[in-house]
Amino acid sequence: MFINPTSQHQHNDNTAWLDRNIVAPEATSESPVVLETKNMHVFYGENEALYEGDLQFLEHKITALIGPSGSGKSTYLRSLNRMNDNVAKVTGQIMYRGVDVNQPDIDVYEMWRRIGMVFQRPNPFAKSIYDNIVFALRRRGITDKHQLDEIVETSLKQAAIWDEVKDKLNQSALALSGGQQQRLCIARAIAIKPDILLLDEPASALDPVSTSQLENTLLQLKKQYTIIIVTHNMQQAARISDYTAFFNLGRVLEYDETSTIFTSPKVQLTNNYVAGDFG
Ligand SMILES: Nc1ncnc2c1ncn2[C@@H]1O[C@H](COP(=O)(O)OP(=O)(O)OP(=O)(O)O)[C@@H](O)[C@H]1O
Repeated sequence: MFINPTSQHQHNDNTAWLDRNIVAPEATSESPVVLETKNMHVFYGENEALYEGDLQFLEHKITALIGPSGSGKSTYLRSLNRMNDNVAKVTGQIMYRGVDVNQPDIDVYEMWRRIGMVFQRPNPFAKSIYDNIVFALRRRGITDKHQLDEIVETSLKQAAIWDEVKDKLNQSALALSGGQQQRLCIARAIAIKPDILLLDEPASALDPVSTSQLENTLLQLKKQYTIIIVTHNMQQAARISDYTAFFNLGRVLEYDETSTIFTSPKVQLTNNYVAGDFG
C-alpha cells in the first residue's frame, strides 16, 4: 500500500483544506485491478466538472463514491463506461483490464455488456418480467427457450428477487414495487454477464426495507462482480463497501479503505462530510 499525496498545491495553512490523500487499494492475484482511470478530465462545454479523479478498482470489491451534491460522482461514474459520450468530453485513459476504453475505435455496445449500469430510478421496460430479462439476450441471438429460461431464473435468483416473482414472470414489470423493480433492473443488467456493475444511487427512491434488500443483494453479487456505487447514504457506504472515494468540487480528495474513511480519515473535509457537517 502506498500513500500518494498528489496535491499540486503548496502545502501551507491556507491551502490545507485542498490536501488530498489517495491510498491505492492493495491488488492481489485474487483481487487484481480491473478498472483504472488515468489523468481523466470531464468537460461539459467549457465547464470542467471533473479533474484529479483518478482511481483504481479491484475485482470483486465494492467501491463507494461519496461526496456533496455536484461534486462530480455521477460524472465520474457515467464516464467509466462512456455513458457521458453525448453530453461531455472525457479525456485521459480509462483502463479496463489493460485496454483503454476511452478510445474512439472501442465498440461501445460490447463495452456496455461488460460494464453494466443501474440507474437512480428503476427503469424496467413496459414488458413482462420475463421479457425484461431476455430482451438483450434475444437481440444477441439467443433464442433457445430452455437457455433463456435458465438465464432468467439464475439472474433473478442472483438479484434476490426470484422468490417474489417466480409465479408471475409473464406479468408486467411495471406492476412491481419500486424496490422489486430496482432488483429486476439489476437482474436485467447481470443477465448479460457483465464484469463490472456501476450503480448510480440505486436506493435513493427506495424505502428502508427495499434498501436493505438491495444492499444484501449487492453483498451477494460482489462474489461475482466488481461493483462501483454512488451513494448519498453514509450508512450504506459504510455497510457495504470495501473502499470509499470522497469527491469534492470535481476532484477526489480522499480514497482509502472504507473503515479508514469512516473512522480515521486523513483529510479534514472528508471528516466533516462523513460526520454530516455538510452535504
Ligand atoms: N449533463 C450535464 N450538462 C452540464 N453540466 C452537467 C451535466 N451533468 C452534470 N453537470 C455538472 O457537473 C457537475 C458535477 O455534477 P454531478 O452530477 O456529476 O455531481 P454529483 O456529485 O453526482 O451530484 P449529485 O450528488 O447531486 O448527483 C455539476 O456542476 C453539474 O452541474
